[in-house]
Amino acid sequence: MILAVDIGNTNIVLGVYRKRELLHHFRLSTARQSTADEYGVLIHNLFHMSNISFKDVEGVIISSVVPPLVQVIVEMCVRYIGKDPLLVGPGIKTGLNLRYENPREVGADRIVNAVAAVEQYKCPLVVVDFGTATTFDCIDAGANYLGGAIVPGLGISTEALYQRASKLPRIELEKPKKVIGRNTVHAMQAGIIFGYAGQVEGIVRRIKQEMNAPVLKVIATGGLATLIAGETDCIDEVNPMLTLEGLRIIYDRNQ
Ligand SMILES: Nc1ncnc2c1ncn2[C@@H]1O[C@H](COP(=O)(O)OP(=O)(O)OP(=O)(O)O)[C@@H](O)[C@H]1O
Ligand SMILES: CC(C)(CO)[C@@H](O)C(=O)NCCC(=O)O
Ligand SMILES: [K+]
Repeated sequence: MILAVDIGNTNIVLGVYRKRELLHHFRLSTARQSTADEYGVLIHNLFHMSNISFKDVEGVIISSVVPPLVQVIVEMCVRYIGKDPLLVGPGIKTGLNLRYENPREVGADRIVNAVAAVEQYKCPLVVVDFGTATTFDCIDAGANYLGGAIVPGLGISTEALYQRASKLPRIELEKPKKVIGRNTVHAMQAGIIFGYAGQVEGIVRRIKQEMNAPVLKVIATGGLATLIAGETDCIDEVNPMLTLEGLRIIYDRNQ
């Protein structure tokens, strides 16, 4: 078995693979003050509850966009799983040609998403990941990673209204029945959800123009992908496990 770990700003997602099959996946909240021992206990317990054991883990691969947690998770792997993990970063074979000005600057999660998308779909492609930030990653017909766009995530946007406007409450991210809200909660939900769908459409339209690619497959992933995909025609497919798949593929390419 291999263990794939995606350290995001909100969640740490773990996937346990046997060959190409995802056997289990777990989601932990990203706690920047937690220690290697604390993560060890948590992950050990999750394994135990799923009837799997650290002894069966042959290798670990990690992608992280939270630098202070890398060492913590690496230490956890070495101490409890007894494996030196592979880190997605410089020196790792991804099979992608990164056209970012400084390839070291691209978030590892974005690279991993792009690798999975190129493997599973036909280029040219756009990957939209609805996480803490929403990222757009563009891959051309020659499988070159071109870059993309980064916008505030749905959670951040919703939280900002609550934090900065005294009379605006914290709301559930649910789709309202109408765009014309007749109470504060519905008005906020309408603005955030329909506005976000419009934003995605606008960015995808511009990407198509700039890439000169009228036919472009758009893949969405991340916790809130389904919610937004339901409100726009510009998303062709939702693939919730895209990041874990990408980690599994990169692990195999580096054996
Ligand atoms: N139902 C909801 N209501 C309000 N906020 C939500 C809801 N679901 C998710 N969020 C927020 O949306 C953001 C994205 O959540 P998601 O679970 O997609 O994160 P993620 O993919 O784990 O992100 P990352 O990889 O950046 O950690 C987070 O800030 C989260 O707190
Ligand atoms: C944009 C996020 C926060 C999305 O998780 C992450 O990919 C990141 O920190 N990226 C670094 C900046 C960049 O990709 O250009
Ligand atoms: K993510």
